[in-house]
Amino acid sequence: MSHIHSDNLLELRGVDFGYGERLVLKNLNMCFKRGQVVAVMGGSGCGKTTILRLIGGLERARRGQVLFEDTDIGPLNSTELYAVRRKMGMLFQFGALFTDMSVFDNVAFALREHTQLSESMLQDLVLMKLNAVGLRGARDLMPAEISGGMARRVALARTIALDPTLIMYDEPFAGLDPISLGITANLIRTLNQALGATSILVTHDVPESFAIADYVYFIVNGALHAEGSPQQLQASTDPTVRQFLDGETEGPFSFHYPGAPLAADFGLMADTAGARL
Ligand SMILES: Nc1ncnc2c1ncn2[C@@H]1O[C@H](COP(=O)(O)OP(=O)(O)OP(=O)(O)O)[C@@H](O)[C@H]1O
Repeated sequence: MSHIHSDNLLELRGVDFGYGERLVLKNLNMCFKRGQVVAVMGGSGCGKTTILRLIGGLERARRGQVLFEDTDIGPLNSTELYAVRRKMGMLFQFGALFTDMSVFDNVAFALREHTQLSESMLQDLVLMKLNAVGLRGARDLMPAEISGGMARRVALARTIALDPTLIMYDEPFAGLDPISLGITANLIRTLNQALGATSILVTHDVPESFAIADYVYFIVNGALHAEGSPQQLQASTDPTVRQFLDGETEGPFSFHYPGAPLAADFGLMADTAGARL
């Protein structure tokens, strides 16, 4: 058993991970302090979701350790993983609800699956969770009858149903209108506090995550590029960090997936240009 600092709920130590030949995460060292909201940011495809999959034990590190409360997630068998995962809540990207179940039953699902609670206790707990996301009154509605922002909040209530110690959010703001986005961001902060949990927020939404995060990791191509409080990153002069924060299209970050130059695809490279133009 490896010991992690008592301030931390979770640590990644020297983690490498790849799909096939391709290394997707490189030598990641990250600490997630108890009680904090930590944002993991970076461009599309840089490996953010993969980090969550490693923490949840859905993938195993090729090198290094993922330590959750002193337990190394990597070597766990499926029974042990199941026990650890009970302490983790995961709100998946576009976290879909069961469309044939009411709002109430969607939230009750995990409780019915994982506990032996009586129906009346279950009822109280579900209503408490729905109340926490402001949707107690919507308990009998079906997913098709609620807005996208409300659905996201139901998914949130479902994620916290088992009082997780760690809550992971994969792009929780994707596709939300500005009002729902603000509500969701506030909820993430409030719920973290109310549950005494630690939250990981995977996102590329700068203003919302900077408003609620205590600490930010900035990943570029699967490696840690910068880290610090939102204020520290906001003051960064690093060109890649600046490009990301300021939303510039030109800069060290490539907008294009690597490929042949545009001119080559259009048959306009220097060696052929003379003949064609
Ligand atoms: N099952 C898989 N098999 C092979 N490659 C994969 C697989 N899943 C992801 N990848 C690749 O791994 C890299 C990291 O993916 P990941 O989903 O972690 O990125 P991300 O930062 O979360 O991106 P986004 O913000 O677009 O969701 C990407 O280049 C992706 O193409």
